Amino acid sequence: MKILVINAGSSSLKYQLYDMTDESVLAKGLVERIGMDSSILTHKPTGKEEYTEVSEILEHTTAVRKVLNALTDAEHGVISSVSEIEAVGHRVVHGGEIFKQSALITPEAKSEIRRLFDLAPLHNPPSMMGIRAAEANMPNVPQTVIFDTSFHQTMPEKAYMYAIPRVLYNKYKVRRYGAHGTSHDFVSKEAAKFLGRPLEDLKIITCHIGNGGSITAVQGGLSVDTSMGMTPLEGLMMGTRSGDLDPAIVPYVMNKEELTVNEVNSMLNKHSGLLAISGISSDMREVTEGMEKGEANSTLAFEMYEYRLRKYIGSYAAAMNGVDVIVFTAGVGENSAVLRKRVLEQLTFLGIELDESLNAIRSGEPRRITTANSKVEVLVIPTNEELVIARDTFRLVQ
Ligand SMILES: Nc1ncnc2c1ncn2[C@@H]1O[C@H](COP(=O)(O)OP(=O)(O)O)[C@@H](O)[C@H]1O
Ligand SMILES: CC(=O)OP(=O)(O)O
Ligand SMILES: [Mg+2]
Repeated sequence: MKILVINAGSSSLKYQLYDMTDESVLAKGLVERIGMDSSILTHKPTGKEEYTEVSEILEHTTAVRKVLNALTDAEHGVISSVSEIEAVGHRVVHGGEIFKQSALITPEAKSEIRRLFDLAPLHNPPSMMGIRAAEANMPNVPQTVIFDTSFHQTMPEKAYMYAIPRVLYNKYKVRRYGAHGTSHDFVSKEAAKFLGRPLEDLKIITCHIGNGGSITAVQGGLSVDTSMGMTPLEGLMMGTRSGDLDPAIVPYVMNKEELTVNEVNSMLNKHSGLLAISGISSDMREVTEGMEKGEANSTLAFEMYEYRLRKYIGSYAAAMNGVDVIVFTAGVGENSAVLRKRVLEQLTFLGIELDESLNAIRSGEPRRITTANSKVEVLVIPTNEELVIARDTFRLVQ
């Protein structure tokens, strides 16, 4: 069975086509700048040359049509007809309390996702655009939704409630939901497999640090706490998001700068984090380069990012009364040896002993970066959110 995985953002659409007989990726790619003057399609067919096309793509339906054209193209394509695609799986960030698991798309599921627009105004509307676009182009193909929040639905009340009037939970479902659940779920299972130990026995801290970042305490295979909150703004410092801050700053700054709700949301989500402190970039590679050149703002940005991540690791070790395994994953976690080193060399009180030569190895495979004596196993595990989506879709449409 061939399954197309779609991860739609407000101005982008990432895709991967899987052959589920062996879970191989036939092609993957990305449409960027949807709705802007020149949109870019980058298509990477496995075993063939990468292909890019610049054109005007005004909305997601056209973007999906372009993707289907690329997938079936005589030269760059990997299938002969769209009818070979037997299911489509969509990433949706917010599933609220309704979607504790992945689901087939039905009219009821779509209206529930629409009801959640309110809780996730930055994330769910673009997902719905992706769903509508796929339905318009492939009306008879079953479609599924896989939520970032589902894995975290096992958190206990004490972890997901905020200490604010309960009426806000009762009326509006204001609580912690978390995100990146497919990734935290995947890498915690991979960690147990790598170590050859039962997941049920392990206390794992998974650090998913990419452009967005979150950290999760996984006990016995279940999420018991996570750093993202009602929205993906809370928690770690990220590329352009502030992470944790005193909530009193929001009304204070709104008042002083005469900002609207949209402006303050944009400030905290798009103009904060590494970008704001370094003054250079939201990309950890450029911030690290700045630090290595001795640039003060980049150095501070790196130090804040590392310090805040380390504090979360400490607090989740306390939350679970111990930690057996720490996992680093996603763009920064998988690639930045210097960030991992700086975090781990200040966690020796947990009995962590970093093996610097293992940490320096670059590889796309799961690997251990601690010594045989280390009391905590620290692993680098490449995440694969798309594979989780493809597997769930395969299971649901069977
Ligand atoms: N070698 C590297 N060193 C440090 N950071 C890196 C490196 N390679 C990639 N990154 C970081 O990974 C981020 C992207 O991570 P990714 O998980 O792909 O994010 P997302 O899925 O949120 O777009 C980039 O912003 C970049 O900062
Ligand atoms: C939820 C979220 O932060 O997603 P991403 O890391 O893809 O931005
Ligand atoms: Mg990501």
